[in-house]
Amino acid sequence: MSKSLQIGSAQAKARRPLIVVPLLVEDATMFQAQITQFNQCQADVIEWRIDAWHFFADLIKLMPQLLGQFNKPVLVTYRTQDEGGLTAFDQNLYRQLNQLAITNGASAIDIEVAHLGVMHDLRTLAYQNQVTVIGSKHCLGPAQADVQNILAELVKLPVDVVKFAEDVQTSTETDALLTATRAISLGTDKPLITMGMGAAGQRSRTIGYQYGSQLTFASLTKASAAGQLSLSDLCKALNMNEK
Ligand SMILES: O=C1C[C@@](O)(C(=O)O)C[C@@H](O)[C@@H]1O
Repeated sequence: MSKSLQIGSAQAKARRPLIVVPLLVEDATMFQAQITQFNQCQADVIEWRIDAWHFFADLIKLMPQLLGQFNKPVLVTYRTQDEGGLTAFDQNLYRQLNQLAITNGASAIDIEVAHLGVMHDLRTLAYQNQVTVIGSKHCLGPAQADVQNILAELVKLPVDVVKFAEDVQTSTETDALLTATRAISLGTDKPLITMGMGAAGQRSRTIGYQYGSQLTFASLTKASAAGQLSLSDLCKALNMNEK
């Protein structure tokens, strides 16, 4: 069975998943305008989606100082355009930004498994710095025919946590994703995160934890994927008291 997912000081519990809010800002001004709200919200972890940034030369200079402003564990994610993000994959930039994240206080980084082969040095650096590596895969377009097989392959990879997201169009596809999540989570010690993107998959974001998905994303200022609930709606669905 999967062990309990820990990101920095945040630990998933059996009664609810870890809640992560994505921060998508283009520059330092936007960052300063939103950071307090993110720090004060009810989420456990902040995902800094650095692919939303506009001038990466600035981000490289500012990253250490900006990372110091978070008061919750931070997951740093460079989501590439091929997997639904805002910036194309650039090997040097991907490596440099993730190195900065690892050595300047991020609790976790997301590495798309498609790039894991060329990014093995990042894995090593993350392990040396006790930074959790989430290996992610996002399937856009029609739902996958054999999710269980995909998850079974993903858990074999040298990452700490497996995250799988796919577009779903029907309730049946969402059920297949949930069932596969349960089956794989019972047979591995790796924590899993799965979600169905789009309206038909929304319930996977609220009940997925009952099937072994230990983390869910909700939006605070801007949604980062189709079907994401607002943080307040997610908290209501999970019967958490609002702050
Ligand atoms: O991988 C994910 C999951 C996600 O795509 C979602 O569907 O909630 C949102 C992204 O910000 C995050 O990096």
